[in-house]
Amino acid sequence: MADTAISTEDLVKTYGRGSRGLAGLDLEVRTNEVYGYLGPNGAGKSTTIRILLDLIRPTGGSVRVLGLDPRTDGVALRRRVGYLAGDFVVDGRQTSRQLLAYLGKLRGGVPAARITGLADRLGLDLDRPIRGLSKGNRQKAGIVQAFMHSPELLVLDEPTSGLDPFLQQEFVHLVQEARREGATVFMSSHVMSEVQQTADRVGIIRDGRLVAVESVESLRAHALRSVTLTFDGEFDAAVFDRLPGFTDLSVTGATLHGRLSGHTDELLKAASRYTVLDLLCEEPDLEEIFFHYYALPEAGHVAA
Ligand SMILES: Nc1ncnc2c1ncn2[C@@H]1O[C@H](COP(=O)(O)OP(=O)(O)OP(=O)(O)O)[C@@H](O)[C@H]1O
Repeated sequence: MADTAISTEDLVKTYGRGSRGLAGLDLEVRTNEVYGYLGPNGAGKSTTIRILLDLIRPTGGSVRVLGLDPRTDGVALRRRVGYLAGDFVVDGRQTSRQLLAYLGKLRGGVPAARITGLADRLGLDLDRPIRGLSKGNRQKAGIVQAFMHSPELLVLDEPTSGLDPFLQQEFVHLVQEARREGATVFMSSHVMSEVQQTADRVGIIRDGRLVAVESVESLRAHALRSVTLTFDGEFDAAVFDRLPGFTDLSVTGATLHGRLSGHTDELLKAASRYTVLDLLCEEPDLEEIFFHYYALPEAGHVAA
């Protein structure tokens, strides 16, 4: 199995009148990872995804998906890829069951039990005409069609848009299962919690370029965590003020509050001089980190 599921090199997409979709995108998605593709509105996420599926053609640069060129190997790729468009639109008198059976045939056959199993998990009524479905229910049909043939690669554009939190959680389980079974998942999202729960790495795109690629683990490690220590009486705040990576200190009675980046070792050693009644160290919030990258004036770094 190849190490790379998706790669792009210097990918450029210019729409009419010089409107820039992508401005030299170098992307690498490893086989069997879940890659969260994040960025503000208009950054170029959907443009990237459409090029991967050969729904639009790039102005310049190269693309490989599962070792193939989407421009020439589209038919072969369609069976191996599960795709959910950001604007998944299907209409018509047919029911979801009929549509999914038809799409299943195109992809080489999908057992009916697989379709009903997925529909049950998402609470999709397969026997209602698609025309009358709400946006959320159409999105469920979109998720089922992307996952149903157990593809090697899932490419998902805003997959849970319009779904309630309960269904977002079920979607998280679907992604985790697909990954366990060996699939690679590339998904754009604005829902940080689902990225936090599923992604191995995230790429942050801004103005058509990647401004950061990092593992979720390392983002967490570098993120600021809010720490609250409660002591059994007086303590010397100056001891904590000197600690590297510990900032925004405030003291209320016997309670010390601050923000910590990096590991907790030095903070714990300093605290151990006193009797600690309580320690609260909050999980870093990825959302904060993303805002930090979005706010950067220039392109940041690409690591991991
Ligand atoms: N068909 C089009 N014609 C002209 N410009 C377009 C077209 N599609 C996208 N663009 C422009 O390309 C840029 C990238 O758009 P794209 O839809 O890829 O962003 P996105 O990151 O998916 O945003 P969102 O989060 O809003 O879906 C935007 O400036 C957008 O206006």
